[in-house]
Order: sequence, then C-alpha cells, then structure tokens
Amino acid sequence: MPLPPAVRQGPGPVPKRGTADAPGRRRPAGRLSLPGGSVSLIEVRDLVVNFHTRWERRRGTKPNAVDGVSFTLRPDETLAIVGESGSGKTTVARCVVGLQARQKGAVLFDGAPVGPVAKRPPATRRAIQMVFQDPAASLNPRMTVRSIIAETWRTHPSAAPDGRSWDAAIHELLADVGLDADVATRRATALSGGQCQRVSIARALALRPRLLVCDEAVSALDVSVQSQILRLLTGLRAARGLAILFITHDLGVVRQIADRVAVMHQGRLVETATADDLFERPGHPYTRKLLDAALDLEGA
Ligand SMILES: Nc1ncnc2c1ncn2[C@@H]1O[C@H](COP(=O)(O)OP(=O)(O)OP(=O)(O)O)[C@@H](O)[C@H]1O
Repeated sequence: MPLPPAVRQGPGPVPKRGTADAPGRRRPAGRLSLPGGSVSLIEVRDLVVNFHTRWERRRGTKPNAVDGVSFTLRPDETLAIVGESGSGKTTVARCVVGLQARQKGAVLFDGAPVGPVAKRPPATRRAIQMVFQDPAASLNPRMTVRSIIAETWRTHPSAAPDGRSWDAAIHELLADVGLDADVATRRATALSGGQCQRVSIARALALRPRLLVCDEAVSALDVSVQSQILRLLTGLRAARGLAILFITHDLGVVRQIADRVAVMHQGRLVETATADDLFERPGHPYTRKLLDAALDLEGA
C-alpha cells in the first residue's frame, strides 16, 4: 500500500499543491519560481525509475525503485535525502547527475530539462559534480593528487586556471579543503580515508560546480572525521555559494548538514520539511519511525 505524501516546507509559507515542492502538478519547462521568489537550481519532477526485467515488467508486480519523486533545490541550500537502505536515494541522486536512465519524469537544471550526462552540455556537466561514498575507490590509485585534479581541467579546459600556474591553483584548492600542498605529490593509496574524501571534494571544486551531489559521502569515515568533512562542506557551501544534495541514511549527519530534508520510503518521497521541523515535528509515521530508530541506536 503506497504511503501518502506529506509535504511541508520552510522557511516561509506552506506551499499549496502545485507549487514547486508539491507533488502532482506538471508545469511547462522554463525558469521556475519557488515560494519566496527564488529560482530553483534543480527540479526533479515525477521521477520514475525501475530495474525490471522484461518478465517482471510483463507481470507488473514488482514496485519501482523510484516512484513519482518530485522536489526542488535552491541554489544556496543543502537538501538531504534520507531513508533506509533500498529506498531509492542513490537512484534519485544518479538521475540528477545524469548517470541513471529514467522511465518517466524530468530533471531540470536552471529551469531547463537535462538528460543523460553524455548528452548534457559541458557547462551543465561541470556545474553538477558528485562526491562518492568510498573516497579511496573513487580516486585512481596510480595517479598523484596533482594529476587527478589536473585531469579534470584537461577534460573541461574552460574550468582550467587562467593566468596562473596549475600547481598554484592545485595548492589553493588543497588549502580550501584543509590539506597541505605536499599532498599534491602523493597517491591516494598514501592518504587516509578523510584525506581521500578531501581530495575528492577538491577535485569536484576544481570544476567550480554549482551543485555537489554527495552520496553517503561520510558513511565510510569514522565519526570524528565525518564531523570534520561535514563542517568543511558547510563552510565551502557558504564561501562558494554552492547547493548540496546530500544522500544519507544517517539522521545524525542530516542534523549536522541539512537545511531541508526529503524522506524516502520504498521509492516514494513521503515528507519534505526543514531540518528543524523534521526533528521537532515529524509529520509522517515513517519519519517518526526513522527518528525513533535513531534514538534507540543513540541510547543503546
Ligand atoms: N543497477 C541496479 N540494478 C537492479 N536493481 C537496482 C540497481 N540499482 C538499484 N537497484 C534497486 O533499486 C532500489 C533502490 O536502490 P538505491 O540504491 O537507490 O537505494 P538506496 O536508498 O540508495 O539504498 P542504500 O542506502 O543501501 O544505498 C533497490 O531495491 C535496489 O536493489
């Protein structure tokens, strides 16, 4: 039995059905105004994704991995998507980045529909960068950190530093993520998990993105390093005017980083609220269950 959507939003007035965060209404493509007059950086509209085999499609009994998900993300906010394992969070994130095909729905960037990453204009590809769960695995072990960052500029020459040396720009990026300049000459295999994740973030920042999609980006790190990386992301967001879409199953992480939270359950988005509202007044029974489970874990 599908759960009914309970959509709330703040700060500002509760949106009526049909505003950018309310499900169920289709709008023509174009720039999208949110309540409060700002424009959405990302709008995901009625997204449906499944991994059915032909046989499963014919039987029509297996649920979709993502089933009619809609949300918006403002250019300067951090939206966390939270939910238990298998609820569809990563699939939504991969659709936003263009790494996952969809059966239905749309992803709009700056008001314009965007498709698979290979078909996106270079400027859009640059603007949306992803930081993955396993920092060591997402860095080529045979390359130095310098080469890893320089490679992004070879792929996207328009993002390469202008009028100064690449080494100087790489050292500046490393400083921005809290790493010493000598890390540039090391390989990922000679770095800690936290250092690798900082390098992954520096690599993403090298392309001057407008959106960072972080998929369980701190799950593989121990708790103290998690907090450092979350503080780093919060600082970078403010300094660089970034939006962050943060995928996590961990409500403790949500509390540290998110402005707003979207809760997914069995492929559906069941509640969207400000982080404060969600923790103080969870609106949906599934959200309450998640919060209770997190409290039980804390108390254990
Ligand atoms: N490539 C794939 N092929 C087949 N099924 C897939 C594939 N990717 C995801 N799924 C299925 O889609 C559903 C949603 O998966 P997804 O990875 O998006 O969930 P998630 O909430 O991110 O879970 P987790 O927190 O464990 O990563 C799951 O049932 C999963 O088994």
